[in-house]
Amino acid sequence: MKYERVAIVTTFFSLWLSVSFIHPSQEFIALFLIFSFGILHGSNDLSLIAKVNTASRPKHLAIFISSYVVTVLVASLLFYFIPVVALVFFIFFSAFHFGEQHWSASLNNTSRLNRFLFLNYGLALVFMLFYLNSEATQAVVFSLTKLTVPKQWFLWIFIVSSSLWVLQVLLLAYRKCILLQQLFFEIFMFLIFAIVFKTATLIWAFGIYFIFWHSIPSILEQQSFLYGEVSLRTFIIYLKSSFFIWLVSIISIILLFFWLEDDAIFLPVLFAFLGAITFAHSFTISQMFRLKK
Ligand SMILES: CC1=C(/C=C/C(C)=C/C=C/C(C)=C/C=O)C(C)(C)CCC1
Repeated sequence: MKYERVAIVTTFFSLWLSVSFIHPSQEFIALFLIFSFGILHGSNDLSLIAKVNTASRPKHLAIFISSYVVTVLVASLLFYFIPVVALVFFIFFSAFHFGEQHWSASLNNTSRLNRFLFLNYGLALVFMLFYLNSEATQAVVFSLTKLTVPKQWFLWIFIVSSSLWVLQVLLLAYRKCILLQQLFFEIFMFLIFAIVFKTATLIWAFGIYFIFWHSIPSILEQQSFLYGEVSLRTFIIYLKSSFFIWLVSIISIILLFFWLEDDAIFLPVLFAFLGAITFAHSFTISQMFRLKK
C-alpha cells in the first residue's frame, strides 16, 4: 500500500485522538513520537553524507562532516545569543525542508522555481499551524526571543505563501508538469491539516505533521536511497546505523531538561534543539534528493 494512504488514515485517527484526549495526554504522545521517529529521521545524516560523497576522497568527506558539526554549533550559539535571527532562519529552513520532502516524489529540486514552491508550501503550512494556535505559538516564541509576534503576521504570511504555492502548482499543471488532480488533492489535504491544527493542541498538531507527513516518509526515502529498497530488513539496518546519534541526541535532551530548572522553557529549548540540527540536516537531505534525480 502507498504510504500516503497510511498517512491519511493515521491523520484521521490522530484527529479522533485530538477530540477524545485531553491536553497532557496529547502532549505526551506528541513528545514520545518526536523523540522516537522525529529525532530518528535526522540521526542517519552521517551515513547519507558518506553515501553522497562515495565518489570523493576521504578528505572531502572529513571536510563535509566537520562543516556539519560546525553548522550545528553555530546554530546553537545563534539560538543562545541572537534568538530572533536564529528563529527566522530556522522557520525558513524548516519550511523549505518540509516542502522539499512533500514534493520530492513529483518535482525535482534542481529548478529554482520548484525550490520556491517548496518554500512557499512549507511557509503556508507552518504559518497556518501558527495562526490556528496563535496564543500557544506566541508563548513559545516569547520564551525564546522575549518578543510578541502579532497574530495578524501569521495570517498574512499564510495568505501570501499559500496563494503563491497554489499559483505555482496551477502554472505547473498548465505546463503539464503536474496533474490538475494533484492540485485538488493537495488543497484537500491542506483543509484536512487546517481541521487537525485547529482541533489539536500546538505540540500535538505539530507532531501529527512532523511525524506522519515528514519524518516517516523521510525515513522511507532514506532507506531506499541508502540500501536500495524499503523493507523490514533495511529498516533494521537503518535503526542500527542511526542508533548511536539518536541516543546521543536523546541523552542531550534529557540532560537539558534536568539542567533547566524551569519546566516552562522546556518546549522552547526543545525547538531550539530541533532548530540547531535542522540547518545541517536539511542541507544533507537536499543533497540526497539532488543525487536521486
Ligand atoms: C511548532 C512551533 C515552532 C516551529 C517549529 C518548527 C518549524 C520545527 C521544525 C523542525 C524540523 C524541520 C526538524 C528537522 O527535520 C516554533 C517557531 C519554535 C514556535 C512554536 C511552535
